[in-house]
Amino acid sequence: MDARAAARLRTVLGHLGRLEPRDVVAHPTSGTVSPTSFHPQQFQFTLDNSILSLEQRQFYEENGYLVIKNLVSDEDIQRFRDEFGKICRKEVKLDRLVIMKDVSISKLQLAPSEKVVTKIQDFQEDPELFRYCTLPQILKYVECFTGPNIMAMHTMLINKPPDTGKKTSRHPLHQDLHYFPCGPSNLIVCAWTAMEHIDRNNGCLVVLPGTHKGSLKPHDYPKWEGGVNKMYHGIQDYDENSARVHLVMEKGDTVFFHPLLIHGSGRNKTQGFRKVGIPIAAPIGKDGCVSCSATPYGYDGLKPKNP
Ligand SMILES: CC(C)CC(=O)SCCNC(=O)CCNC(=O)[C@H](O)C(C)(C)COP(=O)(O)OP(=O)(O)OC[C@H]1O[C@@H](n2cnc3c(N)ncnc32)[C@H](O)[C@@H]1OP(=O)(O)O
Ligand SMILES: Nc1ncnc2c1ncn2[C@@H]1O[C@H](COP(=O)(O)OP(=O)(O)OP(=O)(O)O)[C@@H](O)[C@H]1O
Ligand SMILES: O=C(O)CCC(=O)C(=O)O
Ligand SMILES: [Fe+2]
Ligand SMILES: [Mg+2]
Repeated sequence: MDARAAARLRTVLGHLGRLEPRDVVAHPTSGTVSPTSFHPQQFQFTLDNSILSLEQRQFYEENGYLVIKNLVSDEDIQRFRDEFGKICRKEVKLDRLVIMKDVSISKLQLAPSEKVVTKIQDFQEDPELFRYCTLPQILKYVECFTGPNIMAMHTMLINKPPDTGKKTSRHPLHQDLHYFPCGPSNLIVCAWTAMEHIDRNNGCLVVLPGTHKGSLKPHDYPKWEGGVNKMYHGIQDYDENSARVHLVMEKGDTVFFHPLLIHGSGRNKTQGFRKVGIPIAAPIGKDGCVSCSATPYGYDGLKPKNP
């Protein structure tokens, strides 16, 4: 990791490490209640509100993820694609944005275009892309896990390239909490929105259902022959026999998942660039995590704070 990225991670760990469960107990007038006050034994990973059906809650509790169909409109997705194109062509420049290229082409001097950018991270300063994190229908579901005071602690748009044959387009199986070892983990959620049809051919999300109930495992670079992208750490000793579920999704479908859920994605065997948008959301304490709002990772105010 370069010094800038390391500093950012330290910052987020410093600030978010201070959040404690008592900070995220929602105000009684909000319609949500504290995770411990209603069905403590029954529901550990979802909060009480009227948005999720009982079946949806039970599914997330058991499996650690939940797919909501058709959540983001084609029009919004087109706007995000257009803005991503402008960033790749350097028509829009953002100071804190991280632009990543696939390791198999990172040393080549290629003209700026969508075909050389594998992912962008920290797009919170781009109003058009950050609109994704503020979409009411996204926040509505995020709130079921974080409670009402929400901040985006990380943002990404992934443009998984066609695999060059070295399998470097794979994302090894990992837990997101490895990158953000802060808590309480049950109140953090990742949203992953398919920006087109995604299946095993173009490298869909692969999950190991139920692994959110386990602990944070040691991660390291996989020992893969073709090379591994910077910071793409994987779990070394996961159970090879555990069921892997490939999530086939349509454009606009969004999967919400727990930061301990083991997941990854396979190589992209098509010639297209498979696109998804991701924010990782966390609760913000009732006293605010004021300094977070000044850091690249901490963006609060997605919903009005309760007093
Ligand atoms: C849950 C979720 C959050 C999971 C995550 O993704 S957390 C990851 C958090 N993200 C990060 O920490 C971003 C890390 N990013 C970085 O380290 C850098 O900014 C890069 C994206 C690699 C780009 O570096 P930058 O300095 O702008 O560009 P350069 O082209 O000069 O590259 C510097 C050295 O890095 C190498 N590099 C670039 N791209 C990759 C790659 N994909 N995989 C492996 N190595 C790579 C590049 O070859 C160069 O190496 P040297 O020539 O110095 O030996
Ligand atoms: N042999 C392996 N060892 C470790 N991780 C693997 C292995 N094979 C796949 N994975 C990981 O499992 C996840 C899903 O892989 P998956 O098998 O779907 O894709 P793939 O092997 O790239 O392509 P294919 O669809 O041809 O199997 C990815 O995170 C991938 O990195
Ligand atoms: O879309 C993918 O390839 C998975 C991305 C992911 O899990 C991550 O960046 O943490
Ligand atoms: Fe991840
Ligand atoms: Mg495979």
